[in-house]
Amino acid sequence: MISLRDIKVVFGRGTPLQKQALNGVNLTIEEGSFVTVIGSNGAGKSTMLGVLAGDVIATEGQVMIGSSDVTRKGTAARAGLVARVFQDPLAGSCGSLSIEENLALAARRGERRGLAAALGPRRRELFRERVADLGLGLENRMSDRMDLLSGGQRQAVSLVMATLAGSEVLLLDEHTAALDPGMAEFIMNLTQKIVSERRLTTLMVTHSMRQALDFGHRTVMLHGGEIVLDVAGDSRKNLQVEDLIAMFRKMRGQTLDDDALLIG
Ligand SMILES: Nc1ncnc2c1ncn2[C@@H]1O[C@H](COP(=O)(O)OP(=O)(O)OP(=O)(O)O)[C@@H](O)[C@H]1O
Repeated sequence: MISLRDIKVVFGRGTPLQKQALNGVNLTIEEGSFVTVIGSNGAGKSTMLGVLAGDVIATEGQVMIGSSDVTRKGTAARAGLVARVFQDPLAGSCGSLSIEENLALAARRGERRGLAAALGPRRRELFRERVADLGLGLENRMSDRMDLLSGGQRQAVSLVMATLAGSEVLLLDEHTAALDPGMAEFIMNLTQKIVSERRLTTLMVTHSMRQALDFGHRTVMLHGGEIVLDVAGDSRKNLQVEDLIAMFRKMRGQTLDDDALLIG
């Protein structure tokens, strides 16, 4: 379970550039639940993921992952526990290392968390199998540098890395935004498979209203650093993409030029 209690984040405190990015966010996510996160530019979505990943320390409030209070702990303390896939496919892995070396790094994080026995001596074989399962033919390119892969191939390997690290929490920050529609669909299906097989507690930030409603169990909308919509179950099932767009319009107090961009 994840819990954010009354989280406030102020950047550049006491400077002319001071910005309150989160203003009292309360969110509890059950283990294995998949939450989609939407909101306009600057709403605080990435900051919220940063607070969970530990690269943004909350100015006020409490962050719990499982029974651990991680409020004042940084990224290193979350390594392995929290996996993150970014919009920039190179951000979540090391471009100058091979596919296999990146997988080994992720596995090492898993080993630190006591998952060594699960890998054992057949680790190379296991890496190859996991990569072959993707169906992208990358098992024949295990020694290729990550920065030689296409964006979609890198995102797929990043998702495999999350499984090897034995992460309990998966944070996805617009991870399909830079991909063509076919590859975006492939990555979303892979995401769905990994999340349900491993029962990962997942937060996915997206600008696609279609993705926000089609995937996961619950949708949260941020605006001005606050949660302004939190829907699950039947009330979410009854929501249409058009309803979400209407909410965006109302909050921005202006018309959107291109609804197609939001439908996604
Ligand atoms: N490191 C930082 N220093 C100062 N201000 C920041 C920093 N990071 C974010 N902000 C500000 O905090 C607010 C929230 O930013 P955040 O990146 O969380 O928004 P977002 O909802 O993810 O937006 P987008 O959809 O554009 O990615 C914005 O006004 C942003 O300019």
